[in-house]
Amino acid sequence: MKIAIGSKNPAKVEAVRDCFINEANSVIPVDVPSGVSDQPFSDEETIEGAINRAKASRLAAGAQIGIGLEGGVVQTPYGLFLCNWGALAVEGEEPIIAGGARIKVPADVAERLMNGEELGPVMDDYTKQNNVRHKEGAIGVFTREAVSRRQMFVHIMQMLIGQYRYRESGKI
Ligand SMILES: O=P(O)(O)OP(=O)(O)OP(=O)(O)OC[C@H]1O[C@@H](n2cnc3c(O)ncnc32)[C@H](O)[C@@H]1O
Ligand SMILES: [Mg+2]
Repeated sequence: MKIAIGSKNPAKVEAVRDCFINEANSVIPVDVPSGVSDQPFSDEETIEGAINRAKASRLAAGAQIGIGLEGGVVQTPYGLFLCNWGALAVEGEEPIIAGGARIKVPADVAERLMNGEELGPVMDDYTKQNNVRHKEGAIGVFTREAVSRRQMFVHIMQMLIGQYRYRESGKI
C-alpha cells in the first residue's frame, strides 16, 4: 500500500515510517501546502492544516492513504500550550483525526510567539541549535527529551491507524 505524508520534516516522516514499517507499504513524503498560517494559533486552525496536508498529499502521490501532521499552539487560561494534530485521509470518506500530547511553553517563548514570531526559529534561538523542529522539537527540549517530537507524532499515528482499523472492521 502507498501511504503519503504531507511533509518532508524528518520528525514527521520517521514517525509515519515507524508505524507502517512491518507492513508491505511504501511511505512517500511530499511537500504540500498546509493552507493555514505557518504558525497556527488554535486547535481548529491546526486541525485544518493537518486535514489539508492529508488530502493534498494523498492526491499528489496517488496514494491510498494520505497523512497530515501539523503543529501549532493554543492559548488557555493557564498559558500558551503546544498542540499537534494528525489527519488520515482515504478517498470518499471523512478524514480521521487525532490529537497529540500538550505542554505549556515558558512565558518568554510564549511572548515571542504572541508578537508574531514562529516557534521553529524561536526554538533554534532559545537552544542555540539548528533545526530543532526537525529533531527533538520543542516538546523534546522542554521535557529533556522524555518525549521527542517524533515520539509525539508516533502516538498520534497510532491513534490514527487504530481508528482507521476500527472503521474498516465495521464495514465487513
Ligand atoms: O515542514 P513542515 O511539515 O511544515 O514542518 P514544521 O516543522 O514547519 O512543522 P509545522 O508546520 O507542523 O509546525 C508549525 C509551526 O510550529 C513550529 N513547531 C511546531 N512544533 C515544533 C517543535 O516541536 N519544535 C520546534 N518548532 C515547532 C514549526 O516550526 C512551525 O513554525
Ligand atoms: Mg511548517
